[in-house]
Amino acid sequence: MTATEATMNKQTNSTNGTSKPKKAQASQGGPVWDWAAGHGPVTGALSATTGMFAVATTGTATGMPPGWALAVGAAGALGHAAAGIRLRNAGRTIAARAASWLVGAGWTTWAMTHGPLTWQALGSLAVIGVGMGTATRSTNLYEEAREEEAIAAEQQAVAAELSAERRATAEEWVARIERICGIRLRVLAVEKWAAGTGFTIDAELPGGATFDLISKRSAALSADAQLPHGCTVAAGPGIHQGRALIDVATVNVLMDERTYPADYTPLSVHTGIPWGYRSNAAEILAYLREQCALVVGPTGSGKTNMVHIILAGFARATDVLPWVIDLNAGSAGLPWVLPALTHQSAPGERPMRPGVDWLASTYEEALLMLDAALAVARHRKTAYQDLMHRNNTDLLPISPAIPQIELLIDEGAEILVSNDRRMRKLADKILEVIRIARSMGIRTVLTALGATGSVLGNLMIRREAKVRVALTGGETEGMDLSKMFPGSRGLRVEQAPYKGAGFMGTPESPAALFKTWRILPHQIREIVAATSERHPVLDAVSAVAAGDAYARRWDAGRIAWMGHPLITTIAPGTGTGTGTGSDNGRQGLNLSALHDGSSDASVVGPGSEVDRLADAFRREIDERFATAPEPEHPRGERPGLNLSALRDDDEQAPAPEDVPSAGPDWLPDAIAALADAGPTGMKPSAVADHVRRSRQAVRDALKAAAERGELVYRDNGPHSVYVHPDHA
Ligand SMILES: Nc1ncnc2c1ncn2[C@@H]1O[C@H](COP(=O)(O)OP(=O)(O)OP(=O)(O)O)[C@@H](O)[C@H]1O
Repeated sequence: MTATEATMNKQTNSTNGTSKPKKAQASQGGPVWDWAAGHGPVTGALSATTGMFAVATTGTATGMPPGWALAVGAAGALGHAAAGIRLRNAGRTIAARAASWLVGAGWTTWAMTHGPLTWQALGSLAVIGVGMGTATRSTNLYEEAREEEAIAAEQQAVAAELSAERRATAEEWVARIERICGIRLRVLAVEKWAAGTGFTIDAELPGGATFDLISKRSAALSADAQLPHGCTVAAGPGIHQGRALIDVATVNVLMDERTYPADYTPLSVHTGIPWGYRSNAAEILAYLREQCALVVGPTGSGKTNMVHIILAGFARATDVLPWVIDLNAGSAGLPWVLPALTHQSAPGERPMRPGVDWLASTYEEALLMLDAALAVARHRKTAYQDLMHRNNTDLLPISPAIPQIELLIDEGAEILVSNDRRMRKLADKILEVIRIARSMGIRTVLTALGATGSVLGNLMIRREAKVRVALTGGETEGMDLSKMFPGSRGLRVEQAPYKGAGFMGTPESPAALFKTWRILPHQIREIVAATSERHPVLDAVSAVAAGDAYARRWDAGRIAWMGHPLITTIAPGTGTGTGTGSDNGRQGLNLSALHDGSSDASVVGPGSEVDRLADAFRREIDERFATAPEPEHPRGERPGLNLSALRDDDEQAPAPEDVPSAGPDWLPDAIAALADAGPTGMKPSAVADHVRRSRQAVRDALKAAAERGELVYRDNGPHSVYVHPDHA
C-alpha cells in the first residue's frame, strides 16, 4: 500500500500544474496525501512511470492482488479531481489529470496480470509516459494562460473603474472652471496624490488663456467644490505656457501636528533644505545657495519653531555654517549650543560640537559677527579668484571644504527698519552682507514679526530674499500676502489658521499653503548629537579674514551669558551692569556687576543663584571649550568677560605678581596630587577642583611653579596638563 501511495503521490505531483510546497504532515504520521504537490511535465511523467513500473514488478513478485492498484488509481483520480476543483482548474485540466491516474492504475493492473517485464508492457509504459508528459505540459500551459487572462481582466476592471473616476473628476472640474473662470479646458490627465490628500489636473488652456485666470478665482473654485477648510485650488504653469497644472487639495493635512522627520540624513545647500510640507504632503525645499530668505510670523504663529526647523536643516547640512544673531537673549540659538556645552564625553569620545557655529545675543557680538562676515566675503573674493577661474564659475564653489555661511537673524527685519542709531549700524552691515556676499557664499535668513510693508519696501530684501515664508497662525494683522508673494493670487490668511502653517514661495515653487513640522528641545538635542561630526570647519582663508573675533567666539567670557537667562538680562547695552574701571571699553557681557555691589547686586550678588550658576557654568565652559589661550592679556584688556577673573575678585585671590615665590599655601597639596597622578598629570581644572580654589588662581600658581621648575607643563591644546617633575 505504501509503495502504491508513494507512486500515486509522485504521479499527483507530475500532473499538477501548480507548484505549491509540500506540507509536512509527519506529525500526523502515516502516508502523505498531497494532491497539490508540484512537479514539471517531464519529471512528473518520468516519476509516475517509474513508480508504476516499480509497483507492477514488486506487486508481481510478491503476489499482490492486481485489483488494488486499480482501487488506488480510482482513489487518486477522485482525490485529484477534488483538488483541481478546489484550485478552480479548468474542466479539461481536471479530466486530463484524473485520466492520468486511471491510465496509470490500469497499466499497473494489466502489467501485474500479464507480467511487467515484456516488450509490450515496457513499450506501452513508455507511450503512457510520453502521453502523460504531453498532456501535463498542455494542461499547464492552458492553466497559465487562463490565470494570466483572469489577472488582465481584473486589472482592466480596476483601470476602468479608476479612469471612470478620473473622467468624472475631469468632467466635474472642466464644468466648474468654465462656469467660474469662463474658460473651457481640455483635461489631459488627472493624477491622484500618493498621500491620498488630493489630485492634480494637467489641462490644456484654450487659445490665449493663461493659468492665472484660474488661480485668481481659486477661492471661488474651492467654495464651489465645497472643499474642507484649509484645502485650496492652486493653478500653476504646466510644461508650456498653454498648459496648466491645477492642484486640488481635498484633505487638510495642515491641521495635524507632525514632528520633524527623525531621519537626519546629510543635506547640502545645493540640494535644498526641507522647511516644511505642502497640502499634498510633499516636502518643500529651500535652495539657499544664492537666495536669502525672509520668514514673517507674528507672535504665537510658530516663528520660533520655524527658526529651529531652519537650524535643524543647517545642522544636517555638510556645507553650511550657521551664524545666529538673536538680540532677544539668544534664545533662537541656545538650544543648539547648550546640548554641546552640557554633554559629558565618555573617555576617548570627541566632544560634541554645537549645532550652530556662532551665536550672538548682544549688539556688540552681532557687530563682531557681521564685521567678520563682511571680511570673509571680501577676502574670499580675492583669495579664491584662482579657484573660481579653474572651475570656470563666478560663484564660489561651496563644499564641505569651503562652507556657506548662513546668517540667521531673528527679528532681523525689525533691525532693518529700526530708527535706533545702533540698530541702523547693524542694519547697514546686514544689508551690505546681502548686497556683496551672494557669490562668495554668505546668505541671510531674516525673520520678522510682521510689518511686511515696511520690510518689503527695502529693495535689497525684495530683490535678494525670494525664499519667503508667511506664518499666519490665523493672524490677519500685518499679513499682506500680496506684498509678500507678488503675483500670487487667491492666497488668504484664513486658509491656514493653524500654528506653524502659512504660505511659502521660492523661485522654484510658487507661493502656496504649507506647514512646518513641530520640533521640541529633546529632538534638537538629538539632532545636535547626530550631526556633531558632520559640521564643516570654516576654511582657512575665511578663518584668517574672520580673525580673532571668530577664533575666540567660544571664549569663556564671550559665552558666559549662556549659563542662565537671568545673566543675560543684565548685559551691557541694556544700561545695567557696566564694568568697573578695569573693564572700561569691554564689550559683551560683564558679570563684575554681580560682585561689586552695583544696583543689581541684591538680585545677583555673591552667593546668589546667578553666582552659583555662573560658577558652575564657567567650570563647564573651561572643560569643554578650552579653546581660549590662557590670559596672556592683562585682565583689563581681555576681550569679553573673564568669569574666572571675577571669581578671583570674589575670593580676593592674590594677583600673580603678589604671590610669594613659594606659592600659595595650597600649592604643596596640589603638587602632591600631581605626584600621585603620575605621568598622565592633571589639567589645571582638575587641580582646582582638588584644592577647591578658583581655576584662575590655580592656573597662575601652577604656571609660576612651572617657571620655578617645581612642575612641568605639557602643552597639548585643550588637553594640556601639569606633570610632577618625577614623572615628566
Ligand atoms: N509646526 C507646528 N505645528 C504645530 N504646532 C505648532 C507648530 N509651531 C508652533 N506650534 C504651536 O505654537 C506655539 C507657539 O510657537 P512658537 O513659540 O514657535 O511661536 P512664536 O511665533 O515664536 O511665538 P512667540 O513669539 O510668542 O514665542 C507652540 O507652543 C506650539 O504649541
